[in-house]
Formats: sequence, C-alpha cells, structure tokens
Amino acid sequence: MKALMPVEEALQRLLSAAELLGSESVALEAADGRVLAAPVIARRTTPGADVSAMDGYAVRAGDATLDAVLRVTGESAAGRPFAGTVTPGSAVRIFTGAVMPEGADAVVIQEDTKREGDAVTVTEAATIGRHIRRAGGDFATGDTLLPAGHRLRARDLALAASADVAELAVIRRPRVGLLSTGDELVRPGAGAAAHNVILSNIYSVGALARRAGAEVADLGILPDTMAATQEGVHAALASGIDVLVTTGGASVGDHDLVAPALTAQGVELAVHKIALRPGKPLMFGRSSAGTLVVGLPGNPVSAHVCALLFLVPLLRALQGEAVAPKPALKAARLGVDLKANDHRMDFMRAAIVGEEDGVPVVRPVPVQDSSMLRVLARADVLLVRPPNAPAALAGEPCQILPLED
Ligand SMILES: Nc1nc2c(c(=O)[nH]1)N[C@H]1C(S)=C(S)[C@@H](COP(=O)(O)OP(=O)(O)OC[C@H]3O[C@@H](n4cnc5c(N)ncnc54)[C@H](O)[C@@H]3O)O[C@H]1N2
Ligand code: MOO
Repeated sequence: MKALMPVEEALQRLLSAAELLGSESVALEAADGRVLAAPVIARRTTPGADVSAMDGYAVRAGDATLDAVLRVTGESAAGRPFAGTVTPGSAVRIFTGAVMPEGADAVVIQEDTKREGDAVTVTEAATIGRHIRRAGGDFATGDTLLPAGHRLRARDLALAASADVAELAVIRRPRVGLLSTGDELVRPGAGAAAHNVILSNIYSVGALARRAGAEVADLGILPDTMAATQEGVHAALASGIDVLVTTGGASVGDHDLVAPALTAQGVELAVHKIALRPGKPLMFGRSSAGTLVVGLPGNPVSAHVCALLFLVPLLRALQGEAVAPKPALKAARLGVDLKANDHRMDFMRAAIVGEEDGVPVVRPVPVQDSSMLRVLARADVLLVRPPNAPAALAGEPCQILPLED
C-alpha cells in the first residue's frame, strides 16, 4: 500500500499554492476582521498638543506650592483652548483633554484645591509635568501603527480612527464556493426520509470560512453520477470563485466521483489522501485557471477537522496573514493511558477533565466515530497524536488543538 502523505506536507502544499489576493479600500465600519493590505500610517500626532489628563487647574509649578493662593484667569476646556498665558501667580481652570495653556507646566487636580470666587488655594503642591499628556505621547504623524497582513480587531479600528485614517486598504475577501455531493443528502427542514442524510457539513465549514474572512456561496448538492459531478465542478470553476470546496465523494467507493471529476475538469491534485484521522480522503488541487480546490471528506466530523486544519489556514494565507506551516497545538497532559497510534496523525475528540501544572488534563471521549456530530459538539478540544506515537501513560504530556469556540 502506498504511504499516505503526512499532514504537514499536505498543509505545506496548500500554503505554497496560496497567492495573495488583490486589495480594496473599505470604511472603518466595514473593516472589522479584514486583513490589512498596507500598513496603517498615522496621519496626525496624538495627542495633537500637550493636554491635561485631569480636571483641575493649569499652573506654573514654581508658584503652586502648598497653601499658595492663585488667581484664576480663564478656562481651557476640551476643544476650546485658553487663548492667553498663565502668568506668575495665576492659574487657568482646565478639564481632561483640554490643551495646556502657554506658561503652565503642571496641573493640580481639583481635589487638591479650594476655590473661592476667582481665587484658588493649592492644598497639595504641584510637580512639573504632573497630569500632562505630552503631544505625540501616543503616536506621531508618519508612525506605522499596524503592519500589512494584520487582521483587524475592534481596538485597531479605534486606533486607525484616532490616527485620522478613515478608510483602510484591506485584502479582498476570498470567494469560496461550497459544492456538496451525494444522492442521500437532503437539506435540513426539507422532509428527510430514513435513508436520507441531512446536509450538515456546509454549515460548519461555511461558518469557519466566513470567520476566516471569506464570502461563501452554497453551490448546491450534486447527485452521484459522473456527468452531474463533472458538470457541477465545471460550473463551479467557471463561477469566479477563488476556492472551490467539495464535500463527500472523496473516498474509494463506486460513488466517490469527486477526484476523477476534478481531474477530468483540469484540476491537478497535489494532495489526495493523507495520513490523518479523521480526514484521510482530503484532496487539494488547482484548476488550469488557478482556482484552488479543497476536497473535504463527507463524514461531518472529518469535514470539520479538515476545514480547521487546511481550509482556514489556506484562506488566511490568501489574505496575506502569516500562517505557520503546521497546526497550532497547545500543551496538555493525558488523563488516561493511551494505546500506540498507527500511521495516521489522530485528532481525537476529547474532554478537559482537570488541570495540572497550569495545563489542561484531557481524555479522549469513548466514541471516535467521524460521523457523530453530537460527540464533536460536546468535545472540548482535539487530542492530537502524532503518527506512530507509542503507547502513553496517564500524566504524560500531550498536545491538543483547540476547537474554534
Ligand atoms: N473502503 C474504504 N472505505 C472508506 C475509506 C477507505 O479508505 N476505504 N475511507 C473512509 C473515510 S476515512 C471517510 S472520512 C469516508 C469519507 O468518504 P467520502 O468523502 O467519499 O464521503 P461519502 O462517502 O460521500 O460520505 C460519507 C458519509 O458522510 C455523509 N455526508 C456526505 N456529505 C455530507 C454532507 N454534506 N453533510 C452531511 N453528511 C454528509 C454521507 O452521507 C456518508 O454517510 O469514507 C470512508 N470509507
Ligand atoms: O478519515 Mo475518515 O475521516 O476517518 O472518517
């Protein structure tokens, strides 16, 4: 029997086929979760001037000694600076965010003063520079605030706004088409009979793809005939998508037509069957026009695990994010003895049963059937076993892959 391709090699092949997509400009409101095509450069210095960090009085520190009485000559509020100068013996009422007036070099907070008419008594001596935010203290015009390839988070949007950047250059969303195959498949709610299987894969795979920034189109369900599969693949490849994701029909049975249909439609398969459980029948290829094709196994757990391990990194790479060429595993400890593994890297559905030395203790759930979605939904993590891992004892270190939420 031909040796199956290792998971890392398959992932490497996917990532090296990922060419950066083009970019577009979007308003801040539409930029959440998008990946920057160019760095965000500050278009202003922030704060734009020295400003007060507190409500109180702008003073000359040399004058504002304990029990000094200063004359209040005006007010500086946020957006309405004081036009004059703080002269010796005087103070200016100031509020948080307001520009420091000329002549002042400290702020005394109002809790440390007593005010009577135009006179303010200092009850806690001022220190030079106290409670002043310096111009450019956060950033200055021309500073690079966020690099290209960065996926925008909520706080990044506020940062870009504060730097006077109203539109961002982001990589366009990858367009993903989902094509399901199988005579048995019926949509949820459409009256499935006992011999039917309800189409479920595209919901988890589609959600993962959307969360990775893609636009997702459901391209329908194909019956198990060579003609229909070829026709469906042909139409999908001509529809302007960047990534075609097929589900099902990937294995070796008489009705597993996806690989031959893809090949007949000019898709060159760089990956076909890998040393993975669940997910052995994974396919990856590229059409003559450059559309990438990910063939996921039909079993719903296998499809989900393969989407996590391959489709999500591929979509991230297409958007220019730095993607590690191996799954991002975390340290854990075994909560039970395990038998030796075979040649397939195993991603076992597992429960977190405790914590030891700051890492979770995990135990595989008893049923590892790759068709069972309730088992997947109940799992906390995937417990990862390398190919040919020897038997291991409870308490030994192991690795886990977090599930997406
Ligand atoms: N003789 C062998 N049989 C199988 C092998 C093998 O190596 N030799 N591999 C097994 C493995 S591993 C997997 S995984 C499955 C996957 O095979 P396919 O990708 O060809 O999937 P199908 O046969 O089309 O379907 C399998 C199963 O999943 C259901 N399915 C399919 N699509 C969907 C969907 N969109 N939503 C929900 N469920 C779906 C389908 O009804 C079947 O029950 O093959 C093993 N067999
Ligand atoms: O790889 Mo299949 O995904 O074991 O069930």
